[in-house]
Formats: sequence, structure tokens, C-alpha cells
Amino acid sequence: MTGTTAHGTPLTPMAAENGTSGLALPGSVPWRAEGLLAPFVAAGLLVAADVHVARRLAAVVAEADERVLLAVALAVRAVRGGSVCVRLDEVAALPVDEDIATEGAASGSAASGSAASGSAASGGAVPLPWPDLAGPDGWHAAVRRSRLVADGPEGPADRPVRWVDGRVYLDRYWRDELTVRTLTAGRVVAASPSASAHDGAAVEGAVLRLFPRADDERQRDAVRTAARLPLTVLTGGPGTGKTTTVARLVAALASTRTGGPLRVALAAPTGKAAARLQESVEAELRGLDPADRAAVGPVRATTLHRLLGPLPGTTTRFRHDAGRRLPHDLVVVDESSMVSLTLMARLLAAVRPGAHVVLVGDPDQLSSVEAGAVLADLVAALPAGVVRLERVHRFGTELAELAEAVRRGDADTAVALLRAGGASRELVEPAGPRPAAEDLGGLRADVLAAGRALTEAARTADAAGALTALARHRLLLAHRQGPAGVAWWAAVVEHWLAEAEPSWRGRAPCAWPPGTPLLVTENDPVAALSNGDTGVVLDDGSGGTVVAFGDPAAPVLVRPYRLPAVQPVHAMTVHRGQGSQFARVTVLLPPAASPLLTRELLYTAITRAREHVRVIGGEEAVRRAVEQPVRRASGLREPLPSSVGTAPRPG
Ligand SMILES: Nc1ncnc2c1ncn2[C@@H]1O[C@H](COP(=O)(O)OP(=O)(O)OP(=O)(O)O)[C@@H](O)[C@H]1O
Repeated sequence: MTGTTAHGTPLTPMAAENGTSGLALPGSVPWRAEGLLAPFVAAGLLVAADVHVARRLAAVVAEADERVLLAVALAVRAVRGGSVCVRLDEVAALPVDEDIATEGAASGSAASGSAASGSAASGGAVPLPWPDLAGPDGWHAAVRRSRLVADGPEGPADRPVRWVDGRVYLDRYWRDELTVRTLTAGRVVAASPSASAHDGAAVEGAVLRLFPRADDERQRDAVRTAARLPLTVLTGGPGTGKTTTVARLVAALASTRTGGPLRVALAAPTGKAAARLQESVEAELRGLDPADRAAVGPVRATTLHRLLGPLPGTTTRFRHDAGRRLPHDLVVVDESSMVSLTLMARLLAAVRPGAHVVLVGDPDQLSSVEAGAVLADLVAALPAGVVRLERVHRFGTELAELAEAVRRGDADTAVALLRAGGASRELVEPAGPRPAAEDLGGLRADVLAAGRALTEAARTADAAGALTALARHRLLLAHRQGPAGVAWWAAVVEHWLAEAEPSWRGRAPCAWPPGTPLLVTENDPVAALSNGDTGVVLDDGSGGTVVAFGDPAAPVLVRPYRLPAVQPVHAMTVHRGQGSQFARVTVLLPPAASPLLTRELLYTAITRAREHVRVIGGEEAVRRAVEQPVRRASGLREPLPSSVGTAPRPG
């Protein structure tokens, strides 16, 4: 099979003729690139899409310098891997072909392929022809003078690529970053406390009334900051009281606002997180005194997309923007670690300058599926307005200790705590490269216990019981594909269930017996279901089935024919599990060489557990994870190289 790209570059199947037949090539790189970019594609550092975008952009301005194309292709690759930009002076150390395990990403390269090619490039087995950086005709200079590239923050606004202080951006990401940078800094640095609509003395009274205990100083601080500054970043691990603080913060601001009632927006990046936020805030408000409850009024949490008002045919422009701002006085965003740079830029642009924004989240968790690690960057970069809650109220100490060791990057302690075991933690260390049957006894027992509880509740149409059973145990993995991936292990779980449970045996393909856990994989406003929601198939008592979703206290029942795209969920990626918690969690680690094995992944997996976490993986894999923090390149933590005179263009 041979083809031609839109700009006429011949495409030929990857073959031994290119001299790279000895390399394990990821399945997502079926084509041969030519010229300077060829060895980078062959090594798996770039994929066809990176090269295609670079060539198309170059064709528009007749850019012939292959080094510029390489820089642009690397900028495209950076976004694919979650970074906002690429630093040319760091590219030689880049790992290759991260299967970033993003749900919905088009390619699904197997774990083994990634690992093999990763070691090939980063280990230096394949020397890559990196251009010389410095000098008047070096790589930096070539990129900066290209007609494709705007040089510096003040460079022309109509070029698709931007160079800023050694970082190369696709320009739209630069503009998003500049928006976030200017609007957040402006909210904490230039803010005038006298402009606050909340009287300081009244706020102090409310703070002491709502948080009377001596131990709660950080939570009090969070409320004071949110009343004083137009931007607060409220962080903390699980169970540190973030949601409790949000509810009381809303009550404090509502009861102390001068000049009319407080208009509040509660939002989260996913429908599921929004539903959880609403439930938790409502529950907390019920415990407050009637005057505070009355000041707040009814609360309704929504997704960020819905808050901003999606416009048809685009995912990056919204009804509310800098020209038509949101009406709210207080905008609270939960699970902010999952918010991409672009969405954060749109949100900040749409909030009125005088309104108060509170970004809540855990910056140590995995970042958004799309580019950016905005919450972590803001925590590192903002000179004020960041409040971190540290006292754990809910978590058992064993889990909290373990999570904290991972968060600190202390591999010795993490391994020691896991090995010591206890009521809440367990390490299963397989003797071989893959877990053997004897390593899987505990996982199998948890799977069967949860499966039986699901099936029993489902047979009697007990929606609350089934939804409770759904949160009993979850198997989490780093990869989607391959022997350490979701597809593989979901099949193993299904096999175990079929062995143990007669009703699961011999069923027709696609017929889901009562008790099947389902995952929604697309948003469906009509059925009020969101991508990532999970439910359980129930017997409806009259020969049919119905699927229960939502909170066990208020289940929502949906007929199968009304469902959006769903799939059985016997295992999920850690990314997917973000925003949910389960009584027991098993995390099955990939081999130590996997580029997905990061500190954030392990921390996120561990903190999904409320009662018990089981880690299946060798010591080397645990250590690699703890010692490998994700590095997403962005400029948010860097100072601007020169003053930026122009306001960022919206969109
Ligand atoms: N100051 C406090 N004193 C005592 N208990 C508290 C305090 N703050 C919160 N809690 C309790 O701690 C538990 C966890 O609080 P909360 O749900 O607010 O934490 P969180 O940080 O939002 O956790 P997660 O991120 O897991 O949702 C709740 O049961 C809450 O009632």
C-alpha cells in the first residue's frame, strides 16, 4: 500500500529498506518519513501525525529547513504527550512513544512496544541526529527566524508556532498559557482587598462560627483567602476536608456579601465529579445552621463545559467568554487537576474580574488527559492565594502514610510500608515478569466478592445495593492494551466470574446479565449521562433489564435502549478512576520499563482506595513509579522573558 499526503510527500509502508528493521516499531507508525525526520520516526520519537502537521504547516510558508520541521513536529508530539510546549535543549532526553493511556486517544500502542522503543532512544542505542542548538546558524536561530514561527511573546500574532525562551509552542497553546498566566497573576498580585464585596470583620466572624475548632486553622485560612482574593487555589490529598471547606466557604461568603445575594457556580471537569461535588456540598450544608443554609440557598453543580455553554461544532469556544462573562460572584471548580490548560484559559477569561474563583484539587494526582498540568503549575508559580490542607480526616492512617511516601518521592518508605502490609495495604510481588495464578488469589477473591454482591442485588432489582457493590472493589491499570492493560485483565476478570457464577456462563455476546458493571464512554445530555459514569445492569422483575446509575441514595434507572455508548467495566485505567473512590482497590503495575509508570499514576491509584489497596508489582516497578514524577513541559512556572504589552487574544 502506497499513498500521498495532501502536500505531495510520498508515503511508503515502513520496511526493512530504511535500515531500521531491527527496531521494534510501534504499531501507530506505519509510514516512512524522509529526510532529517526519518530517524526520529524510525526510533518512535515522532509518529506520522506529528510529521504530517509539521509538513502541512511548512508547506503554507514554503519553509524548507528540516530543523524547523523537526521542532514543529516535536511541539505537536509534546501536546500529544500532555505537555504544552517542548524545550529544544531538553529534547535529546525525551522518552519515546508514551502510550499516555488517554481515554479516547486514537492510537493504542501496546505496552511492550512502548517500552522496547523507549529504551532504544532514551538509552542511546539509536543515536539520533539532533541539530546543534547554539550559534548564529544553530537550531534555536533557525527556528526563531522561520516564517512559521513568532519569535518571543511579542512576535507576530498570526504565526502557527511560537518560540519563547527556548520553548517551542503551537501558538494556540502559547496564547492559552499566556491567558492563564496573566489572569491568575492579576487575580492574586494586583487584587485590592478593599475591592472585596465581603467585609473583613464579618468574614472573620463567619470563619470562627463555621470552623470553631483550634485544629482547623488551614480551613479558616482558605475561607479568609477566598473572601479577600479573587483567586484561591485550595489543595490537599483525599479526606483532607476540601469539600467540607468549599461548602462552608460558600456559606461564609454568602452570609457576608454586601450588595446583594451571592451568585455561586459549582463546577467540575466531568459529570461524575460534578455530581459528587453537589452531593458532598449538599450533605455538608445540611449540617450547618438554618441561617447559613438559607444564605446559600439551593446549590447545583455542573460540568465546566456546561457552565461555559458549549457552542456547536467546537470544543474550545464557548457562549461565555471575555465578551460575555459569567454572571456569578463565586466560581468554585473541584477536581481542578483534571482541567486542561485550554479549558482553564476559557474559564478564567469568562469570569468577571471582580468575581472570586476557587480552584480545588490535588496537584499530586494525574493531570488532565489534554495538554497542561495547570493546577500543579499554579501551585508552584503563584506568589499568593494557595492554601494546602494537610490534616487527613477520613483516610485510615496506613493509606495516608503510603500515599504521603509516594507523594514525597520516598521509594524506600513506600516499599517498606507496602511490604509491612497491614489492614489497609498489601504488596503482591510476582516472582516472574507477569503475575502467576498464585499471585492473584487476593485479587480474584475481591473480584468474586464484588461480583456476587452485584449479582445478588441486581437479581432483586436492588439499585441502591448494586450501586454500593459497584464501589466495593476496582482493578486499576496503567495501560489500556497489552499484557498489563485493561483489555487483557477485563477478560481475565470476566473469565473468573464465569467460572464462579453460573448466570455469567454461556451468555450471548453483548447480552449483559444482571450484575454487569457498565462504563459510559460518551456524553449524553438527553439521558443525563456523562463519559465516565458507571452503572449496573438490573433485572427489572418482568423479564427485562434496566441500568442503575448515580448515587445509591438516589439511583437513576435507564432502559438499555436509551443508553449512550457503554461497555462492561471489569477493570479501568487509573486515569479513568480519577475522581472516584472505591472501598478496595487493586492496582496492577506494568513492568518497570513502562513509561506510564509514574509517581502521579501510583499516587492517584492508591488514593482511589478508602479502605484497602493491593499493589501487584515487583519492587523495581514500585520504585520506578515513585521515583519518576511526570514532567509536563510548560512555561507557566517560568518568568516571562520580557514584558508582554498586548493582552492575549481570546480563543
Ligand atoms: N475540620 C474538620 N474536622 C473534622 N472532620 C472534618 C473536618 N473537615 C472535614 N472533615 C471530615 O473529613 C471527611 C473528609 O472531608 P472531605 O470530603 O471534605 O475531604 P476532601 O478533601 O474533599 O476529600 P476527597 O478529595 O476525597 O473528596 C469528611 O467526613 C468530613 O466531614
